[in-house]
Amino acid sequence: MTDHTLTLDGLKGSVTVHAFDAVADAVAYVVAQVAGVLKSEVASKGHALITGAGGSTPKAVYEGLSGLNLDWPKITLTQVDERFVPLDSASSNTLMMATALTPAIQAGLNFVTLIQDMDDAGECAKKAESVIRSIEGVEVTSDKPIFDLTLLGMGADAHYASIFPGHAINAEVYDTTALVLPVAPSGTEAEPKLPRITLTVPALNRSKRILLLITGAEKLEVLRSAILSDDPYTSPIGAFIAQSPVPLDVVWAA
Ligand SMILES: O=C1O[C@H](COP(=O)(O)O)[C@@H](O)[C@H](O)[C@H]1O
Repeated sequence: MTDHTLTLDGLKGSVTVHAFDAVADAVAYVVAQVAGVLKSEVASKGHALITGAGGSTPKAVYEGLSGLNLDWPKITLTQVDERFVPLDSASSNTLMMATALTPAIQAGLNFVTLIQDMDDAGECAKKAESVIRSIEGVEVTSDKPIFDLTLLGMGADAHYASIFPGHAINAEVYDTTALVLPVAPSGTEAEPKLPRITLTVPALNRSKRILLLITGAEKLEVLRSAILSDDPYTSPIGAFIAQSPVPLDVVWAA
């Protein structure tokens, strides 16, 4: 497994990309990084809390983590974002993550879905926020990190979490006291077509470390262009990276 470091020139400095020849190598790198954080946080403070992306790319990471002999009862994993769909829907990030993480859940992993109410997306976001705020070790009254690590993904339209280009959520999600917000469907042909629930930027910024896992030549080019702009409406991931106070590593494989 060779990590060829790439440097992408961005609007505000450069972004380092850990580039691998094969997706399996990028996945193995991410699994090792996440496992290292989980072990050290459990050893130092007795528990760990991380958050992870949905979609298709991180599934192999969750499967890889799930095969490890970690102290799962001391670990909580929640979601970066979710489609507001029933938990048995093929579009459900919860279903994907819970399936990939089945052995870890059976061994005691506390997997916290953002779907905490199926009647109303706004209520669901509020309930998800309340659940996150009640997790062991989360200090609501300080600005200390909440998440020991965040695993982000990115769509080919430069969206991250459920923060999409051209969407009204961009006016709200950077400057809010909420940790979790509902995201309305765009109402046009543009994404998102489904209502969604997302962690906000202040919530993501309360991570000790962020890994952004992307695969394929197209997404690398999308990222290369996106980081030349910090306009959230045209360049969501570029805007996020430009404002990020958190050390962020991009991990990529063709
Ligand atoms: O809809 C989503 O898409 C992005 C990217 O997903 P991928 O299938 O291209 O890997 C993902 O990061 C996000 O969590 C998810 O809700």
